[in-house]
Amino acid sequence: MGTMELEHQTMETFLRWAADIGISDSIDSSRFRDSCLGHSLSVADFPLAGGRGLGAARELKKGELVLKVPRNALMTTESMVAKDQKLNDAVHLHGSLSSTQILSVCLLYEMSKGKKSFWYPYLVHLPRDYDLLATFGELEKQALQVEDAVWITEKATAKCQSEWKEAVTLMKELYLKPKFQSFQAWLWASATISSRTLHIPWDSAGCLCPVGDLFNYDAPGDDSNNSEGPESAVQTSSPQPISTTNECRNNEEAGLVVETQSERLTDGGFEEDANAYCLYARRNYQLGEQVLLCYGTYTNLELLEHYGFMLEENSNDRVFIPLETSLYSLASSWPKDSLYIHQDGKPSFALVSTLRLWLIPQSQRDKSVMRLVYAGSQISAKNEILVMKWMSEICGSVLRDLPTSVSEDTLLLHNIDKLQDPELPLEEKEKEAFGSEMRAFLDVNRLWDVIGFSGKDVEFSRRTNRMMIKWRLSVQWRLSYKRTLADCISYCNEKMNNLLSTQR
Ligand SMILES: C[S@@+](CC[C@H](N)C(=O)[O-])C[C@H]1O[C@@H](n2cnc3c(N)ncnc32)[C@H](O)[C@@H]1O
Repeated sequence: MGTMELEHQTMETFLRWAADIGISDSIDSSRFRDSCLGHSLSVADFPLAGGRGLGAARELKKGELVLKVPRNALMTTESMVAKDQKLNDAVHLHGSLSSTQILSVCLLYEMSKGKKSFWYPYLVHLPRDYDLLATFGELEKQALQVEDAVWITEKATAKCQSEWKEAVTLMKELYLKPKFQSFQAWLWASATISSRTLHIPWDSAGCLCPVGDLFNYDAPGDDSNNSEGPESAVQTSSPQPISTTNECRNNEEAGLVVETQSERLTDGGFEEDANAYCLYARRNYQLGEQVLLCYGTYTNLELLEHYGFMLEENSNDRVFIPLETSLYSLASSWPKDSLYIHQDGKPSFALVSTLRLWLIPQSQRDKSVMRLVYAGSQISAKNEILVMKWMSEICGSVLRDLPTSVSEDTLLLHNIDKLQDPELPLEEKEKEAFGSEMRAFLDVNRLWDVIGFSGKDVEFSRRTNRMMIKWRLSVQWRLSYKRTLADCISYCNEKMNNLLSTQR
């Protein structure tokens, strides 16, 4: 049997198992069903928006219940230890580990049981690989270029490493096979938890929610006035039967869940009365459209860190630029994280306000000036011109200090796409023009001999494919960062020119 058929068949088994334990996409779950889906939702592939996901099986109205997952189906530390005395005893001896560490150990322990695990039909459908920042190697990390982003990546890996070390004793006590005790396995478990858990009130680590974790992400706020129509479809494509082709695997491989997500999760939650996790449609959906869940408000870097993907258009994205210390100290009314540039290039309200104040001589910072600043108004045309000029210059200098330009990154992305697509042979000319980064990637993966021959079946190793996906994400992220800075420069220059012309 091919992998696609196998995947299809095990998916059916999984959905039948889910129905048996009471998971349902219909209010009437009592009638006999051989799948937990089909009434409101169905599993489908959405190549442009998250890969495997859930599509509307009929027209759905905003606020409708679309999925109910009873408490006993949820995978939590509590439910896992309740089924296993040995696990229960061992876990209780390790109270100093965090609830997320405990959940990771329980997940690995459950995985090690194989078919004997109660959740086996669910576990076989978890992604094998993830693209969260913590899993980035040196090349992918350096490809982010921006210092802050590199630092966050290092921090994420280091955190994972130290949490793993702390948990090793418990894993040893459980006699986990070496494979499940390894750092690789730990990375997998933490990425699973980070990108797939939902909030529950009784455990801050959250729960793994079979079927409920198949919803892909939609940024909050993007659904306010677009309850219908194709623009609202957030790049949905018509559903296709799920398969395990490479691109589908790749798409489903990122992610992580943070504890705060749940507070903002408006489209579902655990309900005591129903003793189940209940998920609702956050807007109207047409038949076949992908039904999305809002995990929270994330910048693209945060999405990469916790979920392993980013959104080309993300109204919550924020670009931070290095600012002088004297500016930060002046900005006591505005927290540091409020001084940023929106993805479309507009500097944040707090950033503009702070700069207005910072660029006015101290002797002139009287009450009337302060009133204007706090009201968010321009102090004077002269000051406003200085603000715009300063912003434009700093963005320019950040851009100049980065190793590659917007156009170089655009070309690199294009070349990575060509490399990933065996249908698109690379011309000799293009190979000769490869930049140093592409060359380094090809060197590390020993690919010079295999690329670019049309007709030749190029099969990259799994390791190469994994690295390429993460590397592409890094390039995509830094390109978006640079575009925002470039847009900020245009925005500021235009403002400045308008001000100059009215002054004349
Ligand atoms: C809770 S799972 C959703 C189901 C997942 N696609 C699967 O096949 O198991 C979260 C993961 O799905 C992917 N994902 C969700 N929304 C996405 C989106 N809008 N764009 C790209 N990937 C997305 C990311 O890999 C994320 O970590």
